[in-house]
Amino acid sequence: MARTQKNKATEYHLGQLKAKLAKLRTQLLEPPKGSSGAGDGFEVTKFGHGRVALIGFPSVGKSTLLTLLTGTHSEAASYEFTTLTCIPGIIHYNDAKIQLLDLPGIIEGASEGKGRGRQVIAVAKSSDLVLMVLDASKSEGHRQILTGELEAVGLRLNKRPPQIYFKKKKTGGISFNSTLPLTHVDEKLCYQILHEYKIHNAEVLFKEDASVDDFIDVIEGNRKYIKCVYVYNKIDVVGIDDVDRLARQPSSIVISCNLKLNLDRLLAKMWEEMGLVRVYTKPQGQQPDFSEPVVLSTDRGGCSVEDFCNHIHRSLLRDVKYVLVWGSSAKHSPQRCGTSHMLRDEDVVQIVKKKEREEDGGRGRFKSHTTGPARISDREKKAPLKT
Ligand SMILES: Nc1nc2c(ncn2[C@@H]2O[C@H](COP(=O)(O)OP(=O)(O)OP(=O)(O)O)[C@@H](O)[C@H]2O)c(=O)[nH]1
Repeated sequence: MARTQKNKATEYHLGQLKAKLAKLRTQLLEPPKGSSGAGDGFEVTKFGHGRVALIGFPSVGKSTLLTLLTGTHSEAASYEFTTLTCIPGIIHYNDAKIQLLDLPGIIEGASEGKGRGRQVIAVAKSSDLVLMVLDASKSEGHRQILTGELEAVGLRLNKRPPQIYFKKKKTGGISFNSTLPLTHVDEKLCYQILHEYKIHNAEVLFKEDASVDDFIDVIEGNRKYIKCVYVYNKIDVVGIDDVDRLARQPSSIVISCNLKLNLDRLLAKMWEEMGLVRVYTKPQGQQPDFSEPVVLSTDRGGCSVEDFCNHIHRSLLRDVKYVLVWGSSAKHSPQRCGTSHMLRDEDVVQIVKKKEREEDGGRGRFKSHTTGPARISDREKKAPLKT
């Protein structure tokens, strides 16, 4: 591909090569049958409200950062490759628990299976946020190399999935449509790429002016779109101008583990990027329970009242009549909302349940009542109340 000139005439050929390459990469990275792809020492159980992975070259200070943020000891030393497996720690922040994983440093060529790269990447794929730890005193190129390695294995950092509808069919050939003029791909190129994947019947609809790579991503269907914060560590050893320049880059935070500089900003940034939402419950006639929030995630599952109810107990939703919401998502306090209402961070919710269903009591009259999560679980254990 590097030897091929890029022009209109070679466009189809290049597109085909890209598809071939993507196909081979997928084969290369397929975990052996019967394993999750993580391997020895890497299979850490998910814990808490979100998972954050530390990715970086050796000796950039990942272990030092884990120890500082979580209190968990991870071996840190001035020589490379001190961390050889995945070491988990827990960050307690804003009443939520966030799992932080220290991973071995990855090196160039990790995507081709060099070093422990493959396992590290498998863990990174399972996380909600990647912290790419970089050494502020080293070359800027490190960020590109790491991003390249992660891209090569199907991780897309700070991107959203392409707006392309793609569905394989059994018959009917390929139907190709777009809702706007396309400048990077055309029908013929898409046909060729689909042909490369031996797909002869499918429906394709471009809803944005996507590139060939985007289209291949959609066909492969196994890409992972993860948010990433670039953490420049060791700012104590570089000049103020460099610090200023690095800090102004998008999604970047500058820190120093040695001097404990800017760690609070890093935590705030992590919180913001993870899109976690704390919702406090309020039993009727009582003060809200501010000791333990229900933590929802905008990425994982969403933050509607429905998600909130499902989080407490999956059978709760059918009993909900309406909810009262206090907080920034409410137009007035309290606002009476339905289950599709979207909750925001630090909202307080009171659930008002429907009258008991007919089959629960049968003969009597039933009062509508409210309940908090504690009472729901108590009720679950008991037989339905008869009045
Ligand atoms: N000057 C300076 N040195 C630091 C800072 N943070 C960490 N270091 C040093 O960098 C070295 C490497 O730190 P580690 O935490 O072991 O790095 P790592 O990324 O976990 O390394 P591997 O386990 O090899 O992947 C240690 O000698 C630390 O003392 C910092 O903010 N400033």
